[in-house]
Amino acid sequence: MIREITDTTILHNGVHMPWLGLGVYKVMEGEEVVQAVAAALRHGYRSIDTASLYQNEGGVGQGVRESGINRNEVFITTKVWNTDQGYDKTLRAFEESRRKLDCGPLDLYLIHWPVKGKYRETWRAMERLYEEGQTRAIGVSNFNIHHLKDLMQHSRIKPMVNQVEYHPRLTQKELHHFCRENHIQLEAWSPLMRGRLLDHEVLTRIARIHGKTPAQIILRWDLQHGIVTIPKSVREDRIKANADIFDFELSQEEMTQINDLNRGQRVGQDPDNFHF
Ligand SMILES: NC(=O)C1=CN([C@@H]2O[C@H](COP(=O)(O)OP(=O)(O)OC[C@H]3O[C@@H](n4cnc5c(N)ncnc54)[C@H](OP(=O)(O)O)[C@@H]3O)[C@@H](O)[C@H]2O)C=CC1
Ligand SMILES: O=C1CO[C@H](CO)[C@@H](O)[C@@H]1O
Repeated sequence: MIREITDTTILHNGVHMPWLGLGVYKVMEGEEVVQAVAAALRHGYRSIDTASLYQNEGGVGQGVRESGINRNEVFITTKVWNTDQGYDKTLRAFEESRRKLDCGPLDLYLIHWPVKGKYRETWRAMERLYEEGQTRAIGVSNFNIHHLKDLMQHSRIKPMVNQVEYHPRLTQKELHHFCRENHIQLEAWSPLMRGRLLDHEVLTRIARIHGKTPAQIILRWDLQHGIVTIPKSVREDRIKANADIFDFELSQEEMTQINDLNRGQRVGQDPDNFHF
């Protein structure tokens, strides 16, 4: 029998967040992002991950509004960029993102990177936005354990989500454990390693066994690890296929074989070695 996975995880403040979302980094503002969001919502996605950095919040909002789906059924995440960190600047950046999205209160607002000397102040602004009901949840991105501990020691509200690079080559075991213990939902960015691992023999073999694609195998592996996943695509066939991951189950042995692909290898920047 297939272990059933519900559509959403429940964050520590009780808010439901879909396990699967569409990532829109490098998706062009305008027609491209509007079409990608429309396709995702047509194929059952109920979550979109953007950022002010991606410069496509306007099209994300348009895609959601034009979908005809109730706004409260779609979960929208955006992020405050590094140069906007600090208390006042974060409040202004939030206002700008919300104006572009034009979708009412936000669902999740994230600190994009842990900018040293800034992120505590940024978080104070996020707490205010949350308490004012302007965003239903707040969280962080690219935070390592020491950043999370520091933030938790110096703030009132614990982040609800930590979005980090996570895929079979970077399984972030300690961070995952820390987040689970502290009820901080881990979310995987670049879950498909930007397409670089999809022809790996372990993944193609497991994919053949289940009649699935290697991408679907990775995304299912995320779900079975209790990790929210946000693959990006602008192709409708891939958007559709990437969502078709709720009708099969990886065995424990298959999960282990995928875990063993870990090499601590990144496709993006290292948060402890990032020059902001
Ligand atoms: N918080 C942060 O710092 C970061 C957050 N993110 C978020 O995470 C999201 C996902 O990460 P991202 O870096 O985009 O990379 P992904 O790992 O999602 O990979 C996206 C790439 O894989 C291709 N692809 C998608 N589906 C398939 C498939 N089924 N088969 C083959 N190729 C496929 C896409 O091409 P195509 O579009 O042509 O299908 C694209 O080139 C981002 O879009 C963004 O929202 C990403 C980086 C950093
Ligand atoms: O969200 C993001 C998209 O990818 C970029 C390049 O890796 C990251 O820097 C950024 O955090």
